[in-house]
Amino acid sequence: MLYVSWDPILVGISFLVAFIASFVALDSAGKVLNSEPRSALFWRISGGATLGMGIWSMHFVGMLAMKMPITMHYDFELTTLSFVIALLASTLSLNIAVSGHTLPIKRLFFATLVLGSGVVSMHYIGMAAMMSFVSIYWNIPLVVLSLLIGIASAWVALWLAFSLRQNTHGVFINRVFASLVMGIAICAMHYSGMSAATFSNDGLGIIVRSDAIHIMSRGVGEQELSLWVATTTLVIFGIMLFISMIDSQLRTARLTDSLRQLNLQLEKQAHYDPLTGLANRIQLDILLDSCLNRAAEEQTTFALIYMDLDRFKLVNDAWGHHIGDRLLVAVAERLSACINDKMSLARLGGDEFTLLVPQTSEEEIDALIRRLIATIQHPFYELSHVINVSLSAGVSFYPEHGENAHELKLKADTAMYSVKQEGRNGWAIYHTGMAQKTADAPQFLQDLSQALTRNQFELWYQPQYTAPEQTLAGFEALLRWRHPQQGVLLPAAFLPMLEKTGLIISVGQWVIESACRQLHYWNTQGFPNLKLAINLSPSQFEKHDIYEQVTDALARYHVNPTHLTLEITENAALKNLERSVHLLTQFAQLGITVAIDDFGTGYSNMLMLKKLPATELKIDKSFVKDIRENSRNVKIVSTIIDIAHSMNMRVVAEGIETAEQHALLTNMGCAFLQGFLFARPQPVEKISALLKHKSFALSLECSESSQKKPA
Ligand SMILES: Nc1nc2c(ncn2[C@@H]2O[C@H](COP(=O)(O)OP(=O)(O)OP(=O)(O)O)[C@@H](O)[C@H]2O)c(=O)[nH]1
Repeated sequence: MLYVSWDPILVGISFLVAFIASFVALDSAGKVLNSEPRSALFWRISGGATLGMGIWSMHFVGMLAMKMPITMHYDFELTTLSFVIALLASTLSLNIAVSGHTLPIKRLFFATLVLGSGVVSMHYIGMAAMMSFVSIYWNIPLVVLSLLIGIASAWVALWLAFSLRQNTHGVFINRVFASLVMGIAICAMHYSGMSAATFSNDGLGIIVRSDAIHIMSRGVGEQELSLWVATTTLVIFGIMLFISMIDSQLRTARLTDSLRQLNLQLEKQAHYDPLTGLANRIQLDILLDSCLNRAAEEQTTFALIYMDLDRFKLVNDAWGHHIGDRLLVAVAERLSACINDKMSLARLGGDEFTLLVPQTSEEEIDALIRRLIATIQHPFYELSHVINVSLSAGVSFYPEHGENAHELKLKADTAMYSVKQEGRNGWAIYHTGMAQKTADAPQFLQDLSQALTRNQFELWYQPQYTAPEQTLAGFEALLRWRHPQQGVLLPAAFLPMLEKTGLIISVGQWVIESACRQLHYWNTQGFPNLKLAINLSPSQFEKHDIYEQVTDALARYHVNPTHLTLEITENAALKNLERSVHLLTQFAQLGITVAIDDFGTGYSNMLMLKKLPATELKIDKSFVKDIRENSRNVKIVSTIIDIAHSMNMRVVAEGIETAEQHALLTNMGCAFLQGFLFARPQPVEKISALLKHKSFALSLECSESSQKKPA
């Protein structure tokens, strides 16, 4: 029997080679998801090939680490065959494992079979390539063990390659750890296989020395093999490193370009009405502010005109929304034709338009509005229907009726409202005797201010599912007001008023408390891992003690911070970036998930968002609503998802109502899905009952079926 010793440096190098090869393979697999089909193919093939070459190199470095008191040669053909087998098995199996958005057990099993049998064959063919006058005696249990380790390592390697494809938060560290595990597994297979062999020089007597020398002269010497292995390994790792660097640079350049384009697109979307192309409410506010500044500086007068079609609802009711839409476009065109390029026309929503007229006088406005009213009075011809509508308008002047945007808007609106009250189809300039628009507002406001003390607020819960597995991940808590007369109201009906009156602060605090209490309750009921997302309103987020409010509630109800998600809108987060970074970092350090809500509707500045420690991005439902194969929104959403992934953020899509939206968003790599398709928001009793029955199917009974829109 020959005494075998091991060179520790070469053993260490063999592990290093296995580790680097594993890392390159995981890194390449991670590039598959966000690449064009051709580059994805390149990453799949090169990642698999590098893994194969790495495993082969590791094997031979391991062989070289084994020292025996004889000279060792290796058969060239068998060595080459072992190389080809490692290459093919790794490339094929990685391709099988990482293509597709899911990895069913059958496919993982098949890929494992390919990689496992490839690696094991490579190993034993590699050992058979040893040419010396030694006999090898095999310890069968150890051989079997090495086979099992080979199969198990292949399973682990492929599962890791699939699981770590998403470039989510902390993926680099995960890949390093995973590569360590893979490196150890590959080495374990190799060294257990090696230890199954006992070498003996008892064959020396059988082989005539000259024959042996003849045989060995055909083989590759140890030195030569070292050179081959070292060169191959270095060249491959070098090439992969180089390509990965170039790819990263190209990706960065592409990302910057996509960011710029996306920002432009989102900004346009955020500031202009998609139906008519006119400025929207946000853009009007910007224009109004600059008009106010200029008028104050130059001491000039300007007018703000509010316009609303009369009885527009009848058009929708009689001919349908599509005709209503066409009419709105035609109205926008006619109004635009009456104005000059110094004026700004906007659509506030529905059938409401506004016009900003700088440096003007009452006479000019008089003439202008007459033209506007007259042009709308001409019949419209839409899809062979003749539609007659009229217009009501109200005007306020700066500085006569107000010195800020709010006052001017309120007064123009009041003037328009008073025209409506007096029979419509006309116009008026604001004056103090005009009736207030919302006659029932005081009662509503009074009800609202007492709603908290009367326990009329409720949290309803909408489930969120993981994609693509569709397992329940948690809930978003949504505010509802159970109004004594009007029934359950959605936030759209009362949130603006809560914000305006400042009541939102106490209601917001109640939301935080209730959410933590609910999480605690679910905990005690045996659901310790549910996550709950709550929305922080902009003014709540601005409160100096918001951090204490959240942490106090968490402590009071013994809630693990990792179970809480705070959703804030991008506008609120980016308003005071420095403070947001500080505050959100504090939350994130506690383990709370920070999510950016309604993404795409506000500033949409992804470069600024990158500075925030947010780990989730919630795409606004307006993008999801119109998402269809090859539609413009698909491009925008997939760019948002790619960019979010590159910023290590998970993407949550809300407002999913159709199977098509579901499939598209899953394929694009959204991590979580939420929407009517899965479940509507429901009161706590229903959620608790459902949790108890553990029956979260896709078709949860809907308790808000009468409501058309999620909130
Ligand atoms: N077609 C269409 N209709 C819309 C759109 N947005 C809102 N609406 C509808 O526009 C109508 C607006 O009605 P109102 O202005 O409140 O009422 P009206 O019927 O015009 O009556 P008065 O304003 O009191 O004269 C509502 O029925 C809305 O559902 C839209 O984008 N397209």
